[in-house]
Amino acid sequence: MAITPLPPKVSEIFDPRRWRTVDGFPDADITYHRGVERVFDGEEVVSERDLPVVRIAFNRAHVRNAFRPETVDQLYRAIDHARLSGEIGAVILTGNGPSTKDGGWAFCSGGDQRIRGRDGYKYDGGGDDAAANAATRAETSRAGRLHILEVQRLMRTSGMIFIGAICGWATGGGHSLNVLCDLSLASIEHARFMQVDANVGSFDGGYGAALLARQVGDKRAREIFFLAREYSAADAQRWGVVNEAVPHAELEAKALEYAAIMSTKSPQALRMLKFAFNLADDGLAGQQVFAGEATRLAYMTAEAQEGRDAFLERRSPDWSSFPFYA
Ligand SMILES: CC(C)(COP(=O)(O)OP(=O)(O)OC[C@H]1O[C@@H](n2cnc3c(N)ncnc32)[C@H](O)[C@@H]1OP(=O)(O)O)[C@@H](O)C(=O)NCCC(=O)NCCSC(=O)c1cc(O)c2ccccc2c1O
Repeated sequence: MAITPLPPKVSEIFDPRRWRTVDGFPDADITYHRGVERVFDGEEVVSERDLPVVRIAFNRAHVRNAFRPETVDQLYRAIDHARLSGEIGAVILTGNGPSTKDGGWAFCSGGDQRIRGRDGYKYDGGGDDAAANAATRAETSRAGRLHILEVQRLMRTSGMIFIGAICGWATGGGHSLNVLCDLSLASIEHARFMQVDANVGSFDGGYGAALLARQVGDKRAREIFFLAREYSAADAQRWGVVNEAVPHAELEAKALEYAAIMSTKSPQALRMLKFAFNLADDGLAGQQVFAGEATRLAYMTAEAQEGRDAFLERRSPDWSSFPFYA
């Protein structure tokens, strides 16, 4: 049994005792941690076991956790890593903080407006991270990116349950990421919501708008987008934008509690339920995801295995023992 070192405290409400660093993912625009259960004897860790939960956090508190293309690349890679491991049931998506500049908290303020070009968000040009900018300078000729939408699709089509831990501002593309989370918690003291897209000539007319309307009702969603007014954690809970508003200090513990409860449930049932909730809104793409899981279940039957075996053994399949459930 491996015992890992406690990770650095990446955020004021991050509890290093409950997490370990994930190899291959150094802290950068995001941080990525695996949940662990450690048993302590005083200060000494005597045992450790991985839990089926990860924490992925925006790590650009100085710009209210705005994302640039590099951030989105890292976010996508971490989510995909968790998904492909087959060991993760829940992802806590949050923001590290507070900002050392002014103490402000943010979940995510959306696209970094400083590097927004004419055709999307550009690699290099931010100015806040010289090393990263130098490394990506060769990429300046690439088309602008709007690939936070790819992250949204990954969140939607992955069987993992996403828990948004909204620790501060959720605006623009950050507001939309909360909409994409399956469950959400908001800090009573610091979470603030504002859909600013129309202020800056942008519009998430996909999940960001349409799924929000599904969650809060059409008129309220139009109000949130058209008026772009700030609303609180209490409003967000009342309107159905989040599940619970909780004291700031308890936010991550509550998210871990949600993950722990879900870890007592059947992974297959949770996955099928998530895809069932998504199916109607996602149209044929939703049907494809749901049907894909039905295919996986079918592959596990003796009937489907007979089809495969008959092909490999160059004989006709014998379906005689399989009933017609008509
Ligand atoms: C988030 C705020 C409401 C916070 O206000 P507050 O007063 O608390 O803090 P400051 O305004 O002083 O901000 C502190 C510091 O951070 C910088 N900053 C904040 N947000 C951003 C940002 N998004 N980009 C760049 N920099 C940011 C700010 O300039 C300050 O820096 P100093 O150097 O002065 O200290 C408020 O900050 C705010 O309204 N922020 C802007 C929010 C915004 O416009 N977001 C973008 C919306 S568009 C979007 O996100 C988006 C992205 C996509 O990729 C899409 C793709 C496809 C479709 C749609 C997309 C989309 O809409």
